[in-house]
Amino acid sequence: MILKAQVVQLDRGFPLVRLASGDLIRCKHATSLVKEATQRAVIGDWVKIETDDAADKAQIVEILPRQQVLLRKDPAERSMVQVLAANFDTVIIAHPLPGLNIRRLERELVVACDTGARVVVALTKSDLVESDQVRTDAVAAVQAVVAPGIGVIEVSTVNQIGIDAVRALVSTGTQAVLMGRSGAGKSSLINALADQEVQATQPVRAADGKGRHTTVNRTMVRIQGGGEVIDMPGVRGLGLWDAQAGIDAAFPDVVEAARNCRFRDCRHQGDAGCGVGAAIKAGNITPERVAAYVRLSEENSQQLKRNKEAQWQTGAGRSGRSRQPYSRDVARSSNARKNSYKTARNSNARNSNAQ
Ligand SMILES: Nc1nc2c(ncn2[C@@H]2O[C@H](COP(=O)(O)OP(=O)(O)OP(=O)(O)O)[C@@H](O)[C@H]2O)c(=O)[nH]1
Ligand SMILES: [Zn+2]
Repeated sequence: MILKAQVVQLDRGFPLVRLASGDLIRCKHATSLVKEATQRAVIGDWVKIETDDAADKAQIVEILPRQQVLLRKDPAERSMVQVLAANFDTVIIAHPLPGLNIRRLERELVVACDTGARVVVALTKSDLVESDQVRTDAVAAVQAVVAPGIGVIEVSTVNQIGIDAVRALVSTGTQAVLMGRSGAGKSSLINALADQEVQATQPVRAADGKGRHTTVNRTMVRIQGGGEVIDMPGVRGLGLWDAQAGIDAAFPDVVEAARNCRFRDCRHQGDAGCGVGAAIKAGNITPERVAAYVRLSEENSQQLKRNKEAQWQTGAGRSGRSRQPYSRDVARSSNARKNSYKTARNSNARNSNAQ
């Protein structure tokens, strides 16, 4: 029987999926998915599974097109994308208020904005800030890099600050992904949201699943009085992957000012007739912000260039066929497999265990 289900937990290699009935089933990937295309379902993916009473696991036979994807460059590969999560309404960036790292936050914002989902920043461990002055300065520094429309919430799981505000973002029936580096306070926040009752999704007993200890990499957790949050282990590297749309969304003021540049290929670095330079002079944008925009855009285009080179090396670019092994579209819609079967090999999610 073929059923539709959502991936709610990823252990090593064996996704746990939830059926419409609420039942959980441990799955493996159908050979047709992994043989040549190395397609892997990620947390949040909607999939079609084939159940077979005789087999100990159900099989994922198709990964349905992804609506939102959280992407980064695969840290272990020169030209490969890694999908961290799919299909969510909100991205919550957990960033510690003590030890604030603005460069890192800018990057997190770009990656989050690139998903197209609503983005919110949760400034965690607010109780650890040593003085009100430090807090005021830190929050001001954050506000300076956050685009209009992106909420910023101070959170402390120790003082129970901001928990309800975060909960309100994840209303019933919606799903959010919580990203942030290791130790940012993600698990603590999820526990607070779940009010101690973290409903760790337990598998229906599969024949070989009994008593085995697996490292849980990604889990969807139901929060009290609300929807669900995807808890992910901290990601260290956040290399950009085809993220110009995310950069533009994170820096709308720079994009707006750039409309006034005399030349379309203006680099906004002291070029003649630069609208961005004019906006800095007028005090409308800080030079730091423009520098961040330029730096991230440059990184992104370098990566795109590498992807193109890799594409040519594999012959994809020369074949004239519509092979797009490095396109984000393939990551977005694994159905692209149907059109370019082998080529999805390098572009789809691997099981993102690397941190
Ligand atoms: N004082 C204080 N400590 C906190 C708060 N939130 C988390 N911590 C502590 O920070 C440390 C890391 O918190 P975690 O919730 O495990 O962080 P994480 O982001 O889930 O880390 P990874 O699982 O490695 O990705 C733990 O020692 C927590 O007790 C907070 O609001 N206040
Ligand atoms: Zn310019």
